[in-house]
Amino acid sequence: MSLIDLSGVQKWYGEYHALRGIDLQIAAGEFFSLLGPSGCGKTTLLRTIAGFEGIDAGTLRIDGLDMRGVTPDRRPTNMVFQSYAIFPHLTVAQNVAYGLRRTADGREEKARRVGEALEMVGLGGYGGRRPHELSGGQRQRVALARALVLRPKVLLLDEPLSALDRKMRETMQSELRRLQRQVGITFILVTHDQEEALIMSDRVAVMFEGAIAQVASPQALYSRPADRRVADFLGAMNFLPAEVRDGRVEIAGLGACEVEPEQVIGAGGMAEAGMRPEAMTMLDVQPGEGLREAAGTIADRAYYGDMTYYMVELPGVPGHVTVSMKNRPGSAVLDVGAPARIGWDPRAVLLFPA
Ligand SMILES: Nc1ncnc2c1ncn2[C@@H]1O[C@H](COP(=O)(O)OP(=O)(O)OP(=O)(O)O)[C@@H](O)[C@H]1O
Repeated sequence: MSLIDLSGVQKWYGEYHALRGIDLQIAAGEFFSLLGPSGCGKTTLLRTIAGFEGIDAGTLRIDGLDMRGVTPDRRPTNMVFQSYAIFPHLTVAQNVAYGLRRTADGREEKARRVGEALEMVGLGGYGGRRPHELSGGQRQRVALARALVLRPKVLLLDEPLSALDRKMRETMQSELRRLQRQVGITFILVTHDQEEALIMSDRVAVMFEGAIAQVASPQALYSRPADRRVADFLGAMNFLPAEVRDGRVEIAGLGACEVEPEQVIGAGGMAEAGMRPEAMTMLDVQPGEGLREAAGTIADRAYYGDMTYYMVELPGVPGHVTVSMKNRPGSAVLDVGAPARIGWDPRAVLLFPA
């Protein structure tokens, strides 16, 4: 049985249809992410699960119980907001104990649970500090400890890392993941950052315009997106005009090839071919055994230290395709304007209906 079970959930804000028929099951112990562009409804969905928003149609069950009319404080969920949601005038320990204010535990038991929660998030010994004496990442951990101290079955996290700088964010991503494995609580994370969703989650739901486009593991989302929008939103993908004829695919700028049925995302006929930047290679930098060859011109490049991205013009292709190359010690960096020999693998092609 799923811990969280949504079926046909609809939500309207006046005239605006914010959730358009959500069916979703989340298992106990999962690290699950809701991913999508701004305004797609992920926060609304999270707040619906928490009970801060009612639903207009459909059912929401948690742990087998219908949540209709159940207030947030009576649900087995707890929500973590951004770091500024902690009280500046209380100490770290008082902030965490705030989560316990309605429990019947005695003073000693409360102190023990606060200490335990602070240990969990790596803040043992910080109980007496005030929020202004903490870093952004530490403040975020206080907010986490305050939610964990109640031992909810489900922890709901609404963009909890968005206020942190890049380095701190990366640290907290791996810490959150470690913490989730350790405590075994179901985590549901809202994020618009696709990298964050891929790194942290067991499964991800990709949302557009109030509906779920795909639910899958990070690997499955990336390698077999359900449609063009998912492919485009998750990582980079080159789209090339393509035509299917007599079981063969003619890809503009690259050439003809055969594809296996599992490489076809939609129905046949007029189509677009999708290729990830890392599925193509610059043959003048790195020879590719057994790859097909195509010729183009380097229109631009972006050097990232560990990677170089080449924007290559191909004949008959509007715009350019992006090819990413891992830089190895001594490997060449090609010049803008130079001719480019591209290597591509027909097995890395995905076909979409146009
Ligand atoms: N209380 C409200 N009243 C009216 N419209 C709302 C309300 N809350 C959200 N909306 C609208 O519903 C849509 C979904 O909002 P939601 O906050 O769920 O999006 P989101 O995917 O979390 O976006 P973001 O990443 O920008 O937070 C948006 O178009 C938003 O303007």
